[in-house]
Amino acid sequence: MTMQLAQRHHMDAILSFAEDNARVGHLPGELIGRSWKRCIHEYGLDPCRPRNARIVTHQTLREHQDSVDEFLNVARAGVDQLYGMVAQLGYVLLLTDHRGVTVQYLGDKNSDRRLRQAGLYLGADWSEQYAGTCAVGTCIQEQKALTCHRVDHFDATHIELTCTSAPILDPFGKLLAVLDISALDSPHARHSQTFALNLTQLYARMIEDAYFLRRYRNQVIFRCDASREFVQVNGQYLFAIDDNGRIEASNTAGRALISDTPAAAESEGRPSLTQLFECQLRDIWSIPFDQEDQVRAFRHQSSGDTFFAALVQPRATLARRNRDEAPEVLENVPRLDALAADDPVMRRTLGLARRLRNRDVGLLILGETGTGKEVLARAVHDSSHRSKRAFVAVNCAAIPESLIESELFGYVSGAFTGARAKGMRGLIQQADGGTLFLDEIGDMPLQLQTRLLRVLAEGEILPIGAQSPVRINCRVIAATHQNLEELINKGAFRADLYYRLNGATLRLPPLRQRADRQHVIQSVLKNLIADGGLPDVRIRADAMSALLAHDWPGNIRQLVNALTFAEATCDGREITASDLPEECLSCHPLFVGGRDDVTSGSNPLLDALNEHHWNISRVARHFNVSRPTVYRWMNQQGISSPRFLGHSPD
Ligand SMILES: Nc1ncnc2c1ncn2[C@@H]1O[C@H](COP(=O)(O)OP(=O)(O)OP(=O)(O)O)[C@@H](O)[C@H]1O
Repeated sequence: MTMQLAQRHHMDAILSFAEDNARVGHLPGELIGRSWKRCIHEYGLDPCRPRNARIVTHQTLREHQDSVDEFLNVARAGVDQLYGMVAQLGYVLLLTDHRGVTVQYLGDKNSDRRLRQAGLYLGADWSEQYAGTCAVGTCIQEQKALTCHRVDHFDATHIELTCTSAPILDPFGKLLAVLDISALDSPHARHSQTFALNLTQLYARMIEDAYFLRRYRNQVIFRCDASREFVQVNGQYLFAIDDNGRIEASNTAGRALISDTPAAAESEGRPSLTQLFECQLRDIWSIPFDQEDQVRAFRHQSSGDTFFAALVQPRATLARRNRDEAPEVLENVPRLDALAADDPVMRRTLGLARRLRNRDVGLLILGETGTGKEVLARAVHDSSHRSKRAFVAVNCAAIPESLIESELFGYVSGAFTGARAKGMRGLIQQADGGTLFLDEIGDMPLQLQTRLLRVLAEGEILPIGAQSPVRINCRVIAATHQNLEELINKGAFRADLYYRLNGATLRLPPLRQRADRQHVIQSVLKNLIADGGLPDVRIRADAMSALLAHDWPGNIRQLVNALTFAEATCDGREITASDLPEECLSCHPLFVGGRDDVTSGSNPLLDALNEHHWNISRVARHFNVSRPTVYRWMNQQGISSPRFLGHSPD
């Protein structure tokens, strides 16, 4: 049969399948059949109009590659190995991002023209929406490994190809990339590709696990397998765990094991290894890191099967051995010690901060507004060997988007109209040798996230307009009140930047949940008195019980304001309940505004802005929140100051 005739038959087969499922020509399997239907009914593709391969422009390709930069570095070794195995058999290898654009490619230079024409090339777009049913596009839609063999393809121009793809997922189960091997010609029998499918799946899993191990290299990883001999070399299940054995992330096999274990799958919050296996925390921490025989057996909670486990030591050696028996004696670090008394979450946070203060792992501080994220970041800096150098705090929510790039990276003279004649050293450069604190990191625009990632990965910055990069050595501490994992899922935050910033997470609990509230209240008052050079003042029991009962939506910042007010208004040197601001005695509703309110003219934020003549500091005090929070609300509601000329209005 000529190629043209074969293509004609193929178009007829697809049309008749789409119309009535009639058995004309090739009848696709279930998964391919679903894809054909999507192509016709959802994407409106016409099987009678074959399309040329689409290769994206160089610039677009660069953007797609940037978005998986760190992943590509990890994947490289696996990709090279797999290609080495299949090149002789006439396959090319494609690695695409989660949108189906080929970001890495290995193929035979001698067949370059034919391969490019067929779309087996760097930059080729293999999304199902464009290319129709194909291994990569359908793998993205179905999140399953598959072979799309010859006439399985939707587009008649592809019916001589055989393509096999497997998904690569990130540690949260989200599609990260697709690994594909394809050949221009192949035997007709589909089972000729069974080996290709198994091999591609195996390498996809190896790359996925390599990425997982890299992502969590600063954390303890519990690795297990049904075979004792394989745990160390290739244990199937990976779990990144915290000090309490809670699972922060797992690989695909690990997530499947959690779903098969009701106690773990149904646990509130993060499941723990003790819900997955019949064991206690001390059994896990008793696995030695650095001895020959470091494997222990555990019984799976629901199946009773035996699993053999080893611990992968974190690079920043965070773990202590035999924790329950020999709790670590933590050295005194006054700046950090002063931040809390006896609260379990704070104890853990400060313990981690102490251990990591002199290491250059990225720290991510999570906590509601006003919980003291900047105070903690400063305390880490002041307790570290970098304390003599600068601590530069950048509030990503407060700098207008148009200025963030020049503020952060700086520029050389004449870089753009309006630039200072001498150029400007950016904030990152100012932090050289010291600590760069990126507050409200969740508000950083995506394009700058990519540039920041490069700075972190390469240790150098390129000021705007500069010809050569400048080397930078600063420790980065980031903070946010937002849920970055959710932002990643929405595509608003780069997963690779998140992993790089998050060498360790320091959680700051809201004030209302802290067991040491009384200590915080006393130490805030002590600071106020010391800073203002005031005579001593004490808090009477009725005031203390009101302060302890309040829910503090603005956290410690609100407490500072409340005590400042009470100290200034109290009679004598004693604060009583009646000296406290009214909001501390009743429930102060958390501010929430909406765009609709703005247009109807009854927006409390807008009212406050007008009342305070757009002075953001005063508005922040009005709501007992920080200035960045007010900027964030303004951003969310599309409100900008009439006086705003590129700098904050106050
Ligand atoms: N442990 C503490 N003792 C005394 N005062 C504190 C403590 N922690 C924070 N504060 C005070 O609380 C206020 C808020 O702290 P900080 O700015 O660090 O919070 P934040 O979490 O970074 O806020 P935001 O999310 O709004 O940026 C500051 O006035 C700070 O001095």
